[in-house]
Amino acid sequence: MPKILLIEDDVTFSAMLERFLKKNDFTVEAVYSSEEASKKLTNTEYDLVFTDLRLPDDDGISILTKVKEKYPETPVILMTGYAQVSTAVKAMKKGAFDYISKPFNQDEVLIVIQNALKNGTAPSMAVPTSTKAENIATADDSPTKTVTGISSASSKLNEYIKLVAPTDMSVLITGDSGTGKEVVAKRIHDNSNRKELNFIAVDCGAIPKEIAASEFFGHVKGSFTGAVNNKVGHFEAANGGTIFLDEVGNLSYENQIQLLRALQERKIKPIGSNHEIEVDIRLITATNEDLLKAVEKGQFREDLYHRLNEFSIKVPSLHERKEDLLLFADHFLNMANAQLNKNVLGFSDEVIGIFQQYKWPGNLREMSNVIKRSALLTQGDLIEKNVLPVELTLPQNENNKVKSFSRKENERDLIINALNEVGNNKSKAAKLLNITRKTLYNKIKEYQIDA
Ligand SMILES: Nc1ncnc2c1ncn2[C@@H]1O[C@H](COP(=O)(O)OP(=O)(O)OP(=O)(O)O)[C@@H](O)[C@H]1O
Repeated sequence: MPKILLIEDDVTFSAMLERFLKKNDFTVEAVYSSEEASKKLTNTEYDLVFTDLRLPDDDGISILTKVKEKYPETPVILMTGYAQVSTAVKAMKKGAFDYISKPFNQDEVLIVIQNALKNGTAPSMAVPTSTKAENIATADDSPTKTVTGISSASSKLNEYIKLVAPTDMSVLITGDSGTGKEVVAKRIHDNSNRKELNFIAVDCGAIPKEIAASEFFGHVKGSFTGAVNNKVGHFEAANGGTIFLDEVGNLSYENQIQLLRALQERKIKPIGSNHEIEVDIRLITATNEDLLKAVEKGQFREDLYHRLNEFSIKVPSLHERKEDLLLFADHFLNMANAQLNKNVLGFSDEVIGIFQQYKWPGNLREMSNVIKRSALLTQGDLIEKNVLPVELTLPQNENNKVKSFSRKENERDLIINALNEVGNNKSKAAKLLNITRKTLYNKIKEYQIDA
């Protein structure tokens, strides 16, 4: 049984951690001060030292130094509050195996400890936070690493995913742009009985209505001009697995009828073919529009709406997931480091404060972009304020004026201004507004903007 020295002055928290670790087959000796820890370390070698960064009589860094002097092979993990992250990063440089930010959940602790025991002393400094955000993904997650979060909004989301995943129910995922709807769809698939078969994601916003039927159901060679080869449609490709229709509100009325028929009959017929193909698919759809409103206006078929909405999940906006914010930030920094071949260790305290104040109208996609860009511009160890995009550092009121994109009443004006500013270039306008081009096109249509 691996032996852990736990150093934490919050007695209740320490007792809770101790109980949990013992339950998971670790031997734990708990002490509440640096002095007690030093005594223990004089005679005993531990497999791992797990210490709070801030202790009443000293700090975790000096404990780390002591451990490293006497037992260089023993991994040390630090527990920190968010405001102490930059200190923790310094500790990593002195040989700490990893740090874990409070509050953390049980899965996270176990993963960090197991990694430390498996890998021994500090790994290369290349991705020092790797055990943090990514590993918060619980066992039910997909191989593409995702953050499952610790906020109550995330817990609810995770619970819904867990409940609905093993069923065959159709799921309608709603949520603002960039909140992670596709990631949720993939998690449902990865936790379903269909996980060994295909997950086919189709962006309905990007398919012209004239070719939608051929995209969905396939066609045979020569069935229309341009059909130069047989084509397998998305439904057939997803057979046995899951089909994810993103931006489902964008389907034309005719395409909606075709989709409904395929779902009801569980059969499809490629264009130009005489043969029906039986399909067994799980359907997941997503939208950032109000589909019920579209139903009321007669733009979306009510029968199809009910067929899609056997279960609905709303993905929370980033500002509703405050406690997850830094977990996501760490995760995106890890991704950026890997993609850009950089070695940025973390964020300055000032940047953390800015991240916590900012409203993140473009949600996770915006955060991912901001961090990637900032990591690219960073020369030192930490991302500092001077590399952040200007809108993040504006006072919140100013900021709202520029970017309160989520407020419906301003959206039309914001879009028109943005388009004017960039000479009607849709890609640039979308970037300026921090939304995808796809969303921009939808909004242009919705507000009947002449662009
Ligand atoms: N739980 C998560 N953990 C890590 N990264 C995530 C998570 N959820 C979303 N992301 C990342 O955030 C970005 C946006 O996610 P996604 O494309 O799923 O959002 P969306 O809501 O489908 O967007 P849109 O409304 O524009 O279709 C992607 O880069 C994705 O990888």
